[in-house]
Amino acid sequence: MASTISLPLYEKIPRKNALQRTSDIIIFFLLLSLLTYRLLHLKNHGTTWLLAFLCESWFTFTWVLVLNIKWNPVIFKTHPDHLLQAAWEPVELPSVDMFVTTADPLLEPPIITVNTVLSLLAVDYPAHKLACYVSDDGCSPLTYYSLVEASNFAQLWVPFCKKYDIQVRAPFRYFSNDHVITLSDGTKEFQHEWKRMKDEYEQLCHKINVAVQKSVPPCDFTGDFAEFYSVERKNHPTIIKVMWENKGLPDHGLPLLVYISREKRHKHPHHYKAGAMNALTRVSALMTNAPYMLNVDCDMFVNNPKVILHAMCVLLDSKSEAEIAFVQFPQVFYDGLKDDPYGNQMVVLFEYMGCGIAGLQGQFYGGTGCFHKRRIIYGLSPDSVVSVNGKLVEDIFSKIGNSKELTKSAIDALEGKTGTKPNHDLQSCIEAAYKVAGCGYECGTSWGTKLGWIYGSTTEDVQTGLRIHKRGWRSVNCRPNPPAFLGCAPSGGPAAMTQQKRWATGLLEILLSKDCPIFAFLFAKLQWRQCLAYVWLLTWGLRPIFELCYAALPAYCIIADSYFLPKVQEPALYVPVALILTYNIYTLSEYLRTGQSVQAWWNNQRMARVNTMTAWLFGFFSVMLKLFGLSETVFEVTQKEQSSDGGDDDDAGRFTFNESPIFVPGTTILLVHLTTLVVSLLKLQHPPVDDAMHGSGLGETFCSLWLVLCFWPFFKGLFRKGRHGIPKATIYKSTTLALIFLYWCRRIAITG
Ligand SMILES: O=c1ccn([C@@H]2O[C@H](COP(=O)(O)OP(=O)(O)O[C@H]3O[C@H](CO)[C@@H](O)[C@H](O)[C@H]3O)[C@@H](O)[C@H]2O)c(=O)[nH]1
Ligand SMILES: [Mn+2]
Repeated sequence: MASTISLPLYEKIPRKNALQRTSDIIIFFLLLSLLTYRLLHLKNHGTTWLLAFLCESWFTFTWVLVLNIKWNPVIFKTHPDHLLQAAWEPVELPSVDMFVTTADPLLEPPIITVNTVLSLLAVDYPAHKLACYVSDDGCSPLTYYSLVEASNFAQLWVPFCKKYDIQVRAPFRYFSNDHVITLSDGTKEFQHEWKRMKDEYEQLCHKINVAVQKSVPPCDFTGDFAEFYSVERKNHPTIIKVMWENKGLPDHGLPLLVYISREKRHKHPHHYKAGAMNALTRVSALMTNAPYMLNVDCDMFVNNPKVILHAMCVLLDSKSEAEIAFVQFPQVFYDGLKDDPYGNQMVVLFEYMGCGIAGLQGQFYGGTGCFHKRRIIYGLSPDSVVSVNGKLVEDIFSKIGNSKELTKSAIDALEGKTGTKPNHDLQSCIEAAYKVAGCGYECGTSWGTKLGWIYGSTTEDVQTGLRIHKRGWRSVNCRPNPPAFLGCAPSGGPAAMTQQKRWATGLLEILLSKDCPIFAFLFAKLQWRQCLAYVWLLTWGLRPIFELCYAALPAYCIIADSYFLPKVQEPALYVPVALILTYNIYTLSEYLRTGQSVQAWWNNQRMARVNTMTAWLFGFFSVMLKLFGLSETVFEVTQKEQSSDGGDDDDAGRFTFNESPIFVPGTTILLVHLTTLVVSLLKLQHPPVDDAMHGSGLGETFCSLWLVLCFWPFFKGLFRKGRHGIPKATIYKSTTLALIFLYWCRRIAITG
């Protein structure tokens, strides 16, 4: 098999980055010079300089981590054509279980999930090798109804896509305005079928819309819907429905489609997405037990129909067998707002940091668009790949819970016997599936602790990936063109902030847990540089402390009429000036090189400050509350909206606010710096400036100005109404805080 393949299935290509290395190093040396300057003058100055020194040390530390990540970037290139050219018959392609998670029909409109599912069902891969499992944590008859309707539509849609080799197989995207196809190019037959498909899709949307609007469930709880009778989101039995069964035909028919709403009870923690993923893993183990598992968020549709083939290039390559654990596709977003006003499209992040991490032990697991090996999710280590020993098998007995069927399927998976059995009678395993999807099933097992997706962090993805890397596995970052999956980035201040807060929370939870990468390096097989890369990510939640402190310094200095930055007369001033220039020119060039605008660069710079000092601060707080046992951290689902298709463009990029306290720190920072800016420009300090070597100067004023510019959306929010305005209550709270801070600065200045 593998030996007959001569052409490489994938290549790892180092990327040139001489210029980048140079500027990264220059920045590093400038930071060191700044620290030296501080150290030399530390004893002549008080606490302000000490604080400045601590913050700048932190920034330097972070920069070293960045430097480490960006040092050896690589690109993985996959060749699906080689895979198909080789002596491979379609039958030899392994089976893949595809998981979709959804949790709330309001925040995640069913039509979005439906499109994702349709795009998965239509991928270029033998249908009988695929199975699609949808987990619905909302236990919503609406979602189920939409999926039933979608599976009917799929019977037209999938053959249509395959017959005409359609590129984008999520119908909402295919039929959207910015995706107009030139119908006249096609044959009469194509035009005819295209129109029919569009009509059918519109009908599907209409049906789902009507059901959504009626708000009462689209059914009378009889027949197929009976199980949804009187379910509550957080209190209901398991519901599993086989919506479509594949009869074993490779090119005809659809993949198996299963709806799962795992059992939930008030008393049992359900562990959010990680819990859903584990339930999916178990149920699918009983039904199809495919050796590979793809998982996507409900909004991440397949944008490149060859995606599974791309992943297989890596996974089936003989040399990756004992090396590569998972293949992660980067998150790419569709219909991103112009100039990325919320700074969350992460293009530069994935381009530079992503390729950098790919050159280390491998891409972090990002929770969506990722192919895992089932046996690795069950705990396999690189050294036991060749011979799964008795111990491993024994181990699984004690960990996996008391379902005989599941244990057997797991042993098959570990021994590599998966996916080979013919489609057996599905109904026979439904009973066992109900059992393993029950909320009590995991009690006394290792699910979430040693097996499957790991519990305890709201970024279960990073933690699960870290566990895998820790065992010595590597991972691959695959970036085909066109991008494999597209999803939606949150639009709107509250949604974007919630997401950022959850990320900072989850990442910090991992840092402070026993999964801390330092331990993983010391006592397990996490590589040193990969460990540093994890430290870079997991310390997001600590950054607000240093940034807030650093942001307070210029304000304090202006009010107290002192200084923390070199004076205009001092040659040392060149250091911070050079630092600011190099850093900004360099980051700007990254944006321009990835085809983004200057405005997008600025928006990202600005939002980086806003997110760190507001959303991540709340992340920090929630982890502290958890540490002190005062409250648990929660996975708050991000609001998703389908295409902005035209929408009112004026509004689209404007920052939105709500009553959430998350906007208080931002507003406070803005008010403080507006005040200090006025104070310094009008020279209102007390005592009046008498000597140019004392008192606040240009540096401090510049910092205040920079911060006001960063928080400019908040400034506009002060004067706007409705969702574009900051609520009165938030403004009052922030004013109070700002006044307290300014008064306190003044007090220290006078007494100190
Ligand atoms: O109780 C829950 C909560 C969430 N989800 C699903 O988890 C996915 C991700 O949730 P979303 O609100 O979209 O979060 P994002 O911040 O956009 O997700 C990113 O970050 C998460 C970790 O914080 C990862 O799990 C995701 O894969 C990654 O895309 C969605 O499909 C949800 O339906 C559940 O299934 N059950
Ligand atoms: Mn998402």
